Amino acid sequence: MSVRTCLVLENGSIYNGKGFGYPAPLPRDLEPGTPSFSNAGEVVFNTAMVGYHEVLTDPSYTGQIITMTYPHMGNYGHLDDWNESGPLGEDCQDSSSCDPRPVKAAGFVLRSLYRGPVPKGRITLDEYLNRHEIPGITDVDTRRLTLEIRDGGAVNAVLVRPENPALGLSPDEINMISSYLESFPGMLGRNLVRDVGTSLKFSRSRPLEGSYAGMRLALYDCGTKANIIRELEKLGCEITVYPSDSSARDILNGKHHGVLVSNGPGDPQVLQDQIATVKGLIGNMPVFGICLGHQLIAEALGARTYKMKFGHHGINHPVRDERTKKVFVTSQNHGFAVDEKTLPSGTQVWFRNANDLSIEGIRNDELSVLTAQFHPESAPGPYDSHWIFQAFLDAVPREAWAEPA
Ligand SMILES: NC(=O)CC[C@H](N)C(=O)O
Repeated sequence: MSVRTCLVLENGSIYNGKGFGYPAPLPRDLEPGTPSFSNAGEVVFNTAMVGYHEVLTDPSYTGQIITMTYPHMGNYGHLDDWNESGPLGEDCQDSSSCDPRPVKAAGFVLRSLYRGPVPKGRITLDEYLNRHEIPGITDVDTRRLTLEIRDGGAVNAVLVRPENPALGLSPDEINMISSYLESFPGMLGRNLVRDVGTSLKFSRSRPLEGSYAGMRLALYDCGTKANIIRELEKLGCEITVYPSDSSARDILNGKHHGVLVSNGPGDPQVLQDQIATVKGLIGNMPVFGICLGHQLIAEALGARTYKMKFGHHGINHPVRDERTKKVFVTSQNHGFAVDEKTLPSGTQVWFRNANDLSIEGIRNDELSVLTAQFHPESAPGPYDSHWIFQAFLDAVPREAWAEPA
């Protein structure tokens, strides 16, 4: 049964709809002054037509409420095999080291929830969000909401259930919500990396085939998407995953052939410990970065990041390779970007967003540093940028890892 639910923005806008998934809290349960913050989030719009499971389980969405611009969601259900986070199965030697929560988003806002049957063995979006205690809202005017974010920028909000569904939110309830949102910290300056990723180092040991078999890579896990691991393993790399509180020494001691700094949530500029780790790695081994990893590497090289107006979230973002001028379509999810004016000499812009020309990747060939702001692992696609993994791995000298021919 659908219960009237509201999305309330910090600027006072209210979007009415029907609740699904886990019931949103009543305004009086929001506890102003000591909010748990799990109910509120920054609302961002995602322009993907499919892939809602991967979106919901992407650790980089921690602390965000997502609205999908595509109207109809849920029609193929959910399967844990598609998880981008949560326990990586047998890969966690000690299950306490694994992040137990597969769903990272704080809420899901839709125009139209599919309520029909799903293939055997899968569960519906409604059941899925209920199981993971995440509130959803459907029948929302998501076009109006998206335009509001596009024009005004990403905004903090909360999903709530009015005490009296027939009347909607009372003035008292609206006051409670606005004082709750006033004390919500927002995304700028927020360190969310400690809430995600592994807490213990672990190695994935499995028989590996692929053109890069023999290469041992460190993955510096600031909230990695599982598909980064899958894609590197398909190429033959043996992966050791390091928690986000690792030092450069911890990673260098592992004697890997290269390191990939993962994606992750929150504001890169506050992650001074992680930036220090990356600084200690650059120059000592080939260093690659994806999304937050790209931003941390840029900061470690001396550049600065800034908060974008509403960021890029979706699987249809065009990116141009500045060397070849070729454009390809990518999967993206970021609200911060690297400020071009602050790039140090010796570091070039490798990729640029073809819509707004913001930086989408940098390279410093002398230091063997290569990064992408977008997601070459791109679950559920598109696959246009998969080649970037090979470009990363080709930066590792072949004689370092391959058997002599
Ligand atoms: N997907 C990511 O790694 C996101 C990076 C960073 N949290 C941002 O929003 O820009």
